[in-house]
Amino acid sequence: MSTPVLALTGVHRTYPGTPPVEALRPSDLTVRPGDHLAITGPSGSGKSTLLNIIGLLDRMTGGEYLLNGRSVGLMTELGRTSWRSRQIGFVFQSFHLLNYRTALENVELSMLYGTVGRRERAARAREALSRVGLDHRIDSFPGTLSGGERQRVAIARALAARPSVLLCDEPTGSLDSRTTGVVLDLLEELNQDGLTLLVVTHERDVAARARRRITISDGQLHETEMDSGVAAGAGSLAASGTDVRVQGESTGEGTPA
Ligand SMILES: Nc1ncnc2c1ncn2[C@@H]1O[C@H](COP(=O)(O)OP(=O)(O)OP(=O)(O)O)[C@@H](O)[C@H]1O
Repeated sequence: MSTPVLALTGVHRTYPGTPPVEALRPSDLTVRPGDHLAITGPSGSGKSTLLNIIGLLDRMTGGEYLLNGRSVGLMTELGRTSWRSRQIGFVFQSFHLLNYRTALENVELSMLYGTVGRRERAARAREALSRVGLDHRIDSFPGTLSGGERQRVAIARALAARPSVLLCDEPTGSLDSRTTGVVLDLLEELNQDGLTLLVVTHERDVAARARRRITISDGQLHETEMDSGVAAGAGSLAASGTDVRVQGESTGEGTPA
């Protein structure tokens, strides 16, 4: 079987303080290439904590985390930054685009610190913007784009680096329902083309699109089994939807490889 994109074993995070906050309890999660996961949970349950650890924006307190087969726990800060820029794409609720740069420049700039040369950067940026249906807006500034278009630029920016996984934090939180549908259709298409997707969301409709649903409550992960029928098109990937386990819980499932 292919190497998991993400393999977390006993990963946990405690924030220091009096008393310390155990924001993520020891958890296992295996995500395979092409998976589409939704992560939901109430405010304060640990979603950002999990996403920040997976995205190498924060360090775990303990456990093992393999990102595309490489253990990230002992990497230096520089090693983590470089591995992050090659492996992880981020999409945020509030787009995080540079207002005084065109769509094309926003996408190109995301590759500035990688190994991609200037010509290749421009080519990849155009290709990514074309992939999200924005060929005609490449020279536009974010302020002149609609919310949905801005989020598509942000998705193009993430795609241009050819990440192994796209981490989306409330990707439709700033969009109306029609635009939400457009962005979700795009994410689903990208997933069907093989992109691994992990989406944190409060919105039921957004979570409903995913083939695997993880809920977090009080720092504990639970994977809910899908209703049959909802997983239409899931194919063989549906079989991978069991590799989440909170340590100490008996699920009958083996520890992920
Ligand atoms: N830097 C920090 N120091 C101390 N406690 C923290 C820190 N960051 C988060 N926490 C606490 O850890 C727990 C999990 O927080 P987290 O931000 O992961 O939740 P969340 O599910 O993303 O919430 P929301 O949906 O409101 O963004 C909360 O109890 C929070 O107060």
